[in-house]
Amino acid sequence: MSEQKNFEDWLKAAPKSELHLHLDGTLEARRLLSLAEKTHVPLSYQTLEEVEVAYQFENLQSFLDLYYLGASVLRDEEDFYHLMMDYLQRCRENNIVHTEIMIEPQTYLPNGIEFPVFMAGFKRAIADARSQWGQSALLILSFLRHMPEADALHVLDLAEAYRDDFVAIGLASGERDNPPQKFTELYRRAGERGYRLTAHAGEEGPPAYIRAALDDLQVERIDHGVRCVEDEPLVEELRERQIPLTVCPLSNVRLHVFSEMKQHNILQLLQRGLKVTVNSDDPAYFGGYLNDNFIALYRELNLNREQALQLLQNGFEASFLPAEAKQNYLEQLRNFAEGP
Ligand SMILES: Nc1ncnc2[nH]cnc12
Ligand SMILES: [Zn+2]
Repeated sequence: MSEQKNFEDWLKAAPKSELHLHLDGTLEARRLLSLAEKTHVPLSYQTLEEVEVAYQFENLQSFLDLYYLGASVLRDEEDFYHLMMDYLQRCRENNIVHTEIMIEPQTYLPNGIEFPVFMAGFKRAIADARSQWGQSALLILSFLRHMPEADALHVLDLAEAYRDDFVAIGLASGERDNPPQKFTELYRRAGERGYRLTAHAGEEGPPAYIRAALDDLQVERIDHGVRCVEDEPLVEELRERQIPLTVCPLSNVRLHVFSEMKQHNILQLLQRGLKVTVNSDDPAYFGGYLNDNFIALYRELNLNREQALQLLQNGFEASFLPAEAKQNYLEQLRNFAEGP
C-alpha cells in the first residue's frame, strides 16, 4: 500500500471531535431538492448539476443567502429528525466520536416552526444515535448576528424550556457590520444562566472582532479566528490563554477567506502554539465532511502525523465536555496513536 493511502486511512480511522458544525449546513442537495418540492419553496436550481453551479460562492454573504433559503424547506419533526440523523451517521463514518452542533432557531421561527417541533426531531435522533452506537453529541444555541439583539434575547428566553439540552451559545451569520459588541447583553445573560460561550469572529471580520468577542462577550472559544494573524499582540494573547480556534479549512477556501488551501494558515497557527482544531462548518455546501478537511490538509499542506495528533488532541481538549469525558477521549486517541 502506498504511504499516501496509508496516512489517509490513518487520518480517516482516527477518533475525532467536531466543534464547529451548523446543522443546517449538512442539508445535502438531494434532500434539499426533494423537500423543496414537497414544501413548494421556490429555488433557482432544480438539479444536482445546477446546485453545483449555484454553490460557487463569492463570499460569506453569497453563501448565507442560499444557506438560509435551503434551511427554509425544513418544516416538520421528521425533517428535523432526518437532518440530525443523517449528520450523526456521517459522524460515525468519519469516526467523529464527539460532536458539538450549532442549532439556529432564528432560521426556523419565522416560518412558524416552534421549539417543540425541531427540538423533538433533534433530540430523538441524538437519543437513537447514542443508543445505537454510543454517539456523543452536545448542542450549541447559535444566534444570527444580522438580526437585532432584542430578537436574540427573546429566543434565549424561549430556549429556557430546553435549558438542559444546550451546553453553550454561539453567534453566526454575516460578520461585517455586526460586531460582537451588538450582543453584549445576550452574552451577559447567557453567562449568568450557565451557558458556555463561543462566537464566530475573525472569519471575514477583522481581528478587532476577535478581541471584542474575548473582552466584551467573554467567550472561551472562537469560531474561525484565522484573521488573528493580522494583530500580533492578539496572537500572543490567544496563545498564552490557549483560547481554542475552531478552524474550518474547506469552508475558508470556498468562501475565499484564503485563495487556495496552500495559502491556509492553520499549520502556522498550530506551529505558533495556538489551540487550533479542524472542523467542517457546512459540509454539504463546502465539498466535504471532517475527514475530507483532514485529507485536504495532508494533500495541500503536507500535514504530518505529529501535527495531525496535536489537532486531534486539541479537538477533545477544546470541547465543552466535562473533564472526565475529555480524559476518556484523550486516552482513546493515545491508544489509537500507539496503534497495533
Ligand atoms: N461560515 C459561517 N460563518 C458565519 N455564519 C455561518 N453560518 C453558517 N456557516 C457560517
Ligand atoms: Zn461557522
